Amino acid sequence: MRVDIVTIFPAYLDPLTLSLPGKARESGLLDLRVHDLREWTHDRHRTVDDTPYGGGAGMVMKPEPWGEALDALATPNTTVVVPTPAGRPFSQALARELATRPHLLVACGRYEGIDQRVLDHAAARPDVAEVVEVSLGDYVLNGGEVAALAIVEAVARLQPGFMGNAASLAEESHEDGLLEYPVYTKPASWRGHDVPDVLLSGDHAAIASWRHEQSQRRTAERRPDLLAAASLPGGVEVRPSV
Ligand SMILES: Nc1cc(-c2ccc3ccn(Cc4ccc(CN5CCCC5)cc4)c3c2)n[nH]1
Repeated sequence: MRVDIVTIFPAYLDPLTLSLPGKARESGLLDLRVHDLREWTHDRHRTVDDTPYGGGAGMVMKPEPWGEALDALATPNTTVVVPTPAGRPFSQALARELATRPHLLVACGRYEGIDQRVLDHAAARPDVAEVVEVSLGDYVLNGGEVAALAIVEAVARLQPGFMGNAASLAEESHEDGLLEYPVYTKPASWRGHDVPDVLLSGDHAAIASWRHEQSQRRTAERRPDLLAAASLPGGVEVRPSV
């Protein structure tokens, strides 16, 4: 998979070259490139913003640099991903969908956002398969870079062969629609806190059952909204924790 990220703060995306995505880059699973939007400006001040039509506070990102960035970076099958507070909520399901795409072009806005015509133009381009506006959550950040870090990491780790232990992916939170169970490691007793006996029992069926019950209990307590959607096998009744 190829991912191009366009931003006026390229250094903000440096963390993507460390840890998980870094490994993927070396292994060729992920071809990640970060670009400074100002590459596509031509004035002395490398201007990327201007005052909003209709008035209002702040500035808006000019369409011209974005148009030239698209001309330079779009490939025959590009998905343009645009972080925005007004977008579709990002989720593991959306991450799985984006992970199937051959090329993501992540457009990181700043100021009050990107001129709408950039998104309209992108959607009409024959080389753009889809423009996906994505929200990281119901809060306002200063730009799209933080969302880009999260989106790219969530998508990159779903690439086949990316995670050392593919099995851990299948067990992950939100894969079965429930929150994940608590995890423990050595020592068995720590500052008066003991690891639950079942986890030391070696009884794998009992362990699996305990973990599923813990996931259901946590989901009922913290995310009842997920319970409705979760595919509970056999209609197992969930009792909120007492
Ligand atoms: N999930 C999530 C995503 C973001 C996000 C993503 C991209 C950008 C680009 C610029 N901003 C700052 C920013 C400031 C003020 C407004 C609200 N204005 C009111 C009238 C016009 C706009 C919007 C946007 C972003 C924020 N934030 N949170």
